[in-house]
Amino acid sequence: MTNQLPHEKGFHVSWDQLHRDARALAWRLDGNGPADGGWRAVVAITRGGMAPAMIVARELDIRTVDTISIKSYNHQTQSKPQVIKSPDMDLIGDGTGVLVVDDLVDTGRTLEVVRQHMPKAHIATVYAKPQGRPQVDSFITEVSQDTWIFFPWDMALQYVEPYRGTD
Ligand SMILES: O=P(O)(O)OC[C@H]1O[C@H](OP(=O)(O)OP(=O)(O)O)[C@H](O)[C@@H]1O
Ligand SMILES: O=c1[nH]c(=O)c2nc[nH]c2[nH]1
Ligand SMILES: [Mg+2]
Repeated sequence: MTNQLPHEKGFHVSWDQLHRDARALAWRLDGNGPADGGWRAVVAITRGGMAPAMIVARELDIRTVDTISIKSYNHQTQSKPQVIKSPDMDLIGDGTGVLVVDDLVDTGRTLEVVRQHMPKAHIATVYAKPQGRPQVDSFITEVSQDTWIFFPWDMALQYVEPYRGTD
């Protein structure tokens, strides 16, 4: 069950918070692309990177958006990352001027695979855990390694008992 945490803590992110944090990431990246040409494409790491990548691409007015599909988790259990779909490598080249966006870096294993594919790309995540930080070039918020981040697409609004209970 996804709500029975092997992690000590949970960090629950609303759509509103994700939107703010992805925008903050875009603003941090603005103007930081290569001097000759700036950012020329965004690559979203599916699936979690798609919503942040859309927000970043919108803020930075980048119309060329591709995806790389890497699967490494089944719920909270990690396995060897597998590339299920690559981006158009004629477009990407060595990755210069390409912004790769994901929702978070945890162990960094997903991004290791991405770096092998696009060694010169700039890798940006909205959230980062300490173990994965060396793999990421830009991020917005760090959480501790024993925190599980819950994204808005994995949650729903539901009734919560009052703190003092009911009669
Ligand atoms: O740094 P790591 O330990 O490799 O973990 C981070 C990755 O794990 C999650 O993706 P997941 O494989 O669960 O697929 P999803 O994006 O389709 O949910 C998350 O979206 C990152 O892409
Ligand atoms: O939704 C998620 N939250 C996390 O903290 C995490 N770490 C790896 N993969 C993850 N997926
Ligand atoms: Mg992912």
